[in-house]
Amino acid sequence: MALEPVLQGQFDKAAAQCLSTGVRGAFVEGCTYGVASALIYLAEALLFYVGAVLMARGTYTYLQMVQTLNLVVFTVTIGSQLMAFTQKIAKSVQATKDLNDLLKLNVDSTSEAQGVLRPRIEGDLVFSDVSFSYPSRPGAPVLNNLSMRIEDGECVAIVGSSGCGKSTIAAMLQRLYEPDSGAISIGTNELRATDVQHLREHVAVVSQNPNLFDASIRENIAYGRVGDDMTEAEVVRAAKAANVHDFIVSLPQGYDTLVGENASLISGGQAQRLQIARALARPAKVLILDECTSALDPANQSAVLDTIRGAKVGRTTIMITHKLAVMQMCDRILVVEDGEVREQGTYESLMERKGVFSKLANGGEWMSE
Ligand SMILES: Nc1ncnc2c1ncn2[C@@H]1O[C@H](COP(=O)(O)OP(=O)(O)OP(=O)(O)O)[C@@H](O)[C@H]1O
Repeated sequence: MALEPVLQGQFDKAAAQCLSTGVRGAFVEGCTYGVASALIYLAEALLFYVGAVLMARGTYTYLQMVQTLNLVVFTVTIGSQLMAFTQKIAKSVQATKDLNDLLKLNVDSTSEAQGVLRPRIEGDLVFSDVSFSYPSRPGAPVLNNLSMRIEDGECVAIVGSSGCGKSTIAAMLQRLYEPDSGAISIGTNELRATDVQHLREHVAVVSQNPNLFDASIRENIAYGRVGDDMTEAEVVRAAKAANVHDFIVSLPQGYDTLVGENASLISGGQAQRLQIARALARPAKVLILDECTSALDPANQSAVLDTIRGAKVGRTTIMITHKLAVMQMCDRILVVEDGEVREQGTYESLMERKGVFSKLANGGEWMSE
């Protein structure tokens, strides 16, 4: 409720801006229309006068005068009507220009355009001396000669204090950014040599925000499969694997139920399990779960964790999390600090070590539930 006055203020400001733009637009349109109409009547009056003078002098016949009058009035009328369209024409010109600019944009970034190999995405996932800083902050390195190996089929948690670079690691695995130095590979294949579409088909990401569309549950699950249509049986198989089939069939419209804008018609836990179903509908060997339980209550979290327990079998799974319960279900925990992996091991071994991990775990930054 404390946000209400702030939001109301923002709304009032936006509405006032709309009003003043609308009033100015209406004034210009009204003036244009007035001038255009006045021009027609002025032209008629002037022509009658000049025509009458010329007829009196015998220069024009009556027929010539009427012909000239019609011609001029017709031209002025068309011109004035076009003037009334000026605003719409200006808007269309700008819209066409914007559309052309959009069409001219490269579909792939320079780095995305590189890499043509479409190998099988399997094997150990290795970061070798990876350093990286965001292009907008070249002086602030996020990863600093970071090296780590995640074995094929292993489930690891990547943890660390807020802002240490966990989501950046996930972004680099999808080639949203390239390392400044060092290399990332899966099996024997370096990511930078891999076709970006192919890579993203095989690296599924479930994020904190339910990235679902305002469409049916079926369409949201099937969206995970690029290039071909999924059969009903495949959609159901993915939903069963994600533990969400029973919930779906309990709805009156089943798989045809619309999830609403921002998945507003279903709970956070159900939305996350649909995201996982979408991920499982793809041939993804690598599953990245980026804070996917952070916004959930304990009941929803436990349902999602049950789903993940099944989903991680046979996949290399990376969990980015602030929750101790999530860390505990992983085979290994990698602790990132100052852009490198500082500690790694099981939850128990790291707690016994009393290093960075145990300090963070006992420091209250992470949630136990
Ligand atoms: N697009 C970006 N441009 C510039 N800097 C960024 C960008 N995204 C993240 N950063 C910065 O990079 C650092 C690492 O961010 P990242 O999101 O990877 O951290 P994180 O460990 O996932 O944090 P959290 O636990 O809070 O989600 C932070 O200092 C952040 O401010």
